Formats: sequence, C-alpha cells, structure tokens
Amino acid sequence: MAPFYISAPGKVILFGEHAAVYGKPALAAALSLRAYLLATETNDDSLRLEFPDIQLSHSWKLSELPWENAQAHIERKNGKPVPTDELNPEVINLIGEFLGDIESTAHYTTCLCFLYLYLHLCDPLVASRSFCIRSTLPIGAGLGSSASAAVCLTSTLALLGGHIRSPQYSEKQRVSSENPDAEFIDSWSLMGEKCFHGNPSGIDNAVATHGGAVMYQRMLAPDMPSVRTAMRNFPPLELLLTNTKVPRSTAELVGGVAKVNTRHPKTAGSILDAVSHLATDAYHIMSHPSFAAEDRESLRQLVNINHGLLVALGVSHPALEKIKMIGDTNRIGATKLTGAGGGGCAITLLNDEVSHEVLEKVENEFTQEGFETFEATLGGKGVGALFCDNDSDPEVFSVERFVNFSRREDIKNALEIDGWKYW
Ligand SMILES: Nc1ncnc2c1ncn2[C@@H]1O[C@H](COP(=O)(O)OP(=O)(O)OP(=O)(O)O)[C@@H](O)[C@H]1O
Ligand SMILES: C[C@@](O)(CCO)CC(=O)[O-]
Ligand SMILES: [Mg+2]
Repeated sequence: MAPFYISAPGKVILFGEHAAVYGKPALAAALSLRAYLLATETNDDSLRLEFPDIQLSHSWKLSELPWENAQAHIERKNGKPVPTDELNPEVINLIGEFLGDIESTAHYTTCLCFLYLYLHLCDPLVASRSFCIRSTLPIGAGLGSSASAAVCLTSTLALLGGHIRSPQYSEKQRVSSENPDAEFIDSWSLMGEKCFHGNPSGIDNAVATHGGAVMYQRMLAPDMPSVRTAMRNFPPLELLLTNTKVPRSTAELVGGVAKVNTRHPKTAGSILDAVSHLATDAYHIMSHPSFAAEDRESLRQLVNINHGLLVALGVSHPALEKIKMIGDTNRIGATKLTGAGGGGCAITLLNDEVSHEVLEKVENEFTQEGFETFEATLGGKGVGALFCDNDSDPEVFSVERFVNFSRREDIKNALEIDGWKYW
C-alpha cells in the first residue's frame, strides 16, 4: 500500500474535566492543532516507530511479534475485534516481553499503546512498515495529545487490518448519520487511551475522532455506551490558550483525584456534582440559538466556578494560578485549567471588547514567565486521511523530511493541503 497520512485533532475541554471520569457530563471541542501519522512500507521484516516529538525511535522484528498467540485471547464479532471494558490481561502479558528494554514511562506507554492496537487490529500479512507521528499540539499539556496519537494509531492499524474503509466511503454514509468506521475508531482509540492513562472517560478520543464540539457523558455501567451529543450551533468563543510548559502526567493527576474521592467521598462527590451542574448549564447556554452578551458573561462565571472546583480537587498548579492571576488582574476574562491540569494549559474566555493593548501587555507578562500562548480555533474536523496517488508530490510523503521538521508551522504548512478525506 502506498504511503498515507492519518491526522486527528487535539481538544480543549471547556467544562467538566476530571468529573468526566466519574460519569458527569463534560463539554469539549476539537482544536486546530493536530497529530499527523505517516505510514510507509519498509523493505525489511520490521515494524518501526519514529516518534521524534517524544524522542522515541524503536523497532521490532515483525516475525517475532506474538500475533498468532494473541488471536486466541481476542473476541471477535463478524470478524471484527471487540473492545473491552478493561485492557486484555493476556494480551498485555504477551506484549510485556517486547517492552522490557524500554525505560522511560512515555516511551513505555506509547509502545504499549502501539503493540496493543497492532495485535488487535492489524494483520501480520501487512507488509512491514514504519509509523511516524508528529504533532502541532504541545505534548502532555492538557490538549489531548495522547488521544490524537491514539486515534491516529487506531485508524492506521484498522485501515491496514481491513476493519474500516478509507474515509471517502464514510463521506457518502454521513447522509444517514451512521458512521460505523468512525465509531470503530472511537471505541478502539479508547483502548489506546487506556494504555496511556488507565481510566480515561473517552471524551478526548471521541473529540479527536468525530471533531466538532460535544457534550460527552461516560456511562459507568459496563457495556453501557457513552452518550455523545454533538453541539451543532457551537457559538464563536474568543479564547486565549496559554501553556505553562510545566510537564505533567494525566495518569498521575487522574490518580490523585481518585485518592481524594476515596478518602473524602462525600466532599469529592459534592464537588463532582457541582461540576456536573455547571457543565449542563453551560451546554444549555451555548445551545441558545441567539447567543448574546449575557450568555457570554454567564459562561465566564461558570469558567471561574469550574476552575475553583478543580483547585479544590488538587489538580491546579502554581503556574496555572499565575496565569489566572495575571489574567484576572488585567480583567481580560475568565481563566481555568483545561485537561488534566497539574501544569499544561489554561484557557481564558475573553471579555467582550478587551483592548489589543491590554492583551499584548498580558501576553508579554506570560512570555516573561516562560508561558506560551496559542492562536487556535475550535470545532474543526476529526480524524482524516491523505493518500499518496499519481498526482501527489512525493516530497509530501517523504519520511526523512517529516521526521526532521523542527517547527510546528513547518508541519502545518506542509500538511494543511488539499486532498484530505474525513471519516
Ligand atoms: N506526537 C506524539 N508522539 C508520540 N507520543 C505522543 C505524542 N503525543 C502524545 N503522545 C503520548 O501521550 C503522552 C501524553 O499524554 P497525556 O495524556 O499525559 O497528556 P495530554 O493527552 O497531552 O493531556 P490531556 O490528557 O490532559 O489532554 C506522551 O507522554 C506520549 O506518551
Ligand atoms: C482529566 C480528564 O477528564 C481529561 C483529560 O484530558 C481525563 C479523562 O476524562 O479521560
Ligand atoms: Mg491525554
């Protein structure tokens, strides 16, 4: 199969992060920053991962991977592998011996995610390949980078394994609003997210798959499907996205909230219920056909309340509080952490008519603190593919060039081109 790209967006959680893990509703929107995966055939008996964004280059001999042994433990329905509530322990054990030489947690979880999805979705008869991922998203910053990577890996391996068709078929199906291939990608990328952080709600991979903006609610009963409500009239929001650049792990932060919930169940329960109410209120406000100034003011109020509740759960960070303090001092709007917190990004819902001078002053203060602000739009496309055909510029599909891009804008300029098709 000729080289091809898969791309999936990151996300911004507007309301409801962490509460989403406990089955409360949360609102999130696709971000215009994305992950891109280039799949190319190699002429040796290997599967090669080139993930320069996390300084990972790793390969396995295709013939040595336990594909056959794994099949005995994989449930299939109509020939397709069935996702499970928990990671399949037998398959995890089989993978374990192929990860022994990997020390860093980020490398380990990424290789675990790849091998878990490969053994379930791909087919060893697929020629040996190289898989390279690059992101215009900041990694580990609360913008869904793990989910966008998981959706890229899932879509690539499911396409190679014959479990989904290329997206031009889905474009025809969209008329019937059925999109089995996108649902397959969504459900299997959740398995990928489980490799990254154990107990994901599914909101990140849902947005990375389907794009747009959603109210999402995980159902806690096993086998109960989550509820994803597309927000069709997503209102234009003036948002500032600021990265503290403080590294952190979603797995650890989600684990920290679980400890609070175990030690103080009633208190934590009241906090999570309050987040549930504000997320539901925000959904109704954002769904108003005539989204007006008082609606924007109500949303900013809910942003401040949501941030306070996340502080109470212990997932803020002094750098996030610094962003909030600078923003509040200059009255630019309402600021909250987004994603798992503990560092990473904050979003500010800007006040109406904030002057350019004030915004420039604030952004200079952020820069002096070592923070990075992002221009980004919300509500864009979900997972898509770009195939190399006779009319394609071979340079676009050069692994060498793709691996060596050193700036986000180089990736963006090279790949925001015509020809992409979306599931
Ligand atoms: N471009 C990439 N290449 C390889 N691995 C990646 C890439 N982007 C993300 N990852 C994997 O995802 C991990 C970061 O996931 P994590 O869930 O901690 O942060 P996030 O997804 O950016 O934030 P949040 O989950 O709060 O939205 C990285 O350590 C790495 O293992
Ligand atoms: C913190 C969390 O709510 C969002 C992470 O982006 C975890 C999840 O919902 O999977
Ligand atoms: Mg993540």
